[in-house]
Amino acid sequence: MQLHIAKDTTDLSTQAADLIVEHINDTLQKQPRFTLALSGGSTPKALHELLASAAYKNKINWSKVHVFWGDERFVPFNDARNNAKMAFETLLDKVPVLREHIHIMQTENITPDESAQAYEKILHNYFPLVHTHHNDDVPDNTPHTTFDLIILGMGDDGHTLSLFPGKPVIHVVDKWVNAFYLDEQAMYRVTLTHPVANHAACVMFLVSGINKAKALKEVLEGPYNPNVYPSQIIKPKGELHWFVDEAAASSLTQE
Ligand SMILES: O=C1O[C@H](COP(=O)(O)O)[C@@H](O)[C@H](O)[C@H]1O
Repeated sequence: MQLHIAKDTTDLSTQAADLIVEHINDTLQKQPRFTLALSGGSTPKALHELLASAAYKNKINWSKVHVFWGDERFVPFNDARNNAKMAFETLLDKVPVLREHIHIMQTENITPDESAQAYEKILHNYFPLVHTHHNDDVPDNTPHTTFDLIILGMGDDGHTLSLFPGKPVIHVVDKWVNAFYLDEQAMYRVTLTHPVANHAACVMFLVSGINKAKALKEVLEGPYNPNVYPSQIIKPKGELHWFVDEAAASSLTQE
């Protein structure tokens, strides 16, 4: 795990953008396409805007980037809370990514379960399954490798993706994508499950602000208890980077 401590959100976004550019370009030297999963919330907005800026836009071959989401709030696309809407407004409408390479989690004219199943099907077309069998001959649903990069946020309660504290979805392993009703926010959520995140080549967390300091300390330095701090369950096979600003890092002892 690599911890990158930045002065503020601007510095954090610059550090993350530089590593993202490097990672995309290195990967595209070895393979023809790059699969990227975006997060929602407010923290990635500055990163998106930077990647879409004149200074960064041409550093990435967007025609080879395939875009997905780690989770979605099950509200219509035009609702301000929709994670995909935010990404279009801050990034995807401004860079030459191909429309057919963008895979949103559907939230309209579909049930949450159907949306999760449809997304899982899309992922199965991109990422191969491990062909092992359990004793009862049911194919194992474990992914082999998944995304080239997943960008994640962390809420001040320690959630990431839509893996919220105390929710059974944290521990789901037999699905790649799961939908569930989040009582606290009175909305359905659709989310990648942890095995999908943990089979990514690279995961980058972006965390900023003093309101994240306590959860960040618990996640990085506290005892392992993903039921209380779900971000702890993200332990990818590949690289793991935490980009945190000084305010979020202020309670860490290892700062
Ligand atoms: O609800 C969500 O929150 C997390 C964290 O968001 P932030 O505003 O604190 O950055 C986000 O990563 C997730 O995608 C989103 O659905």
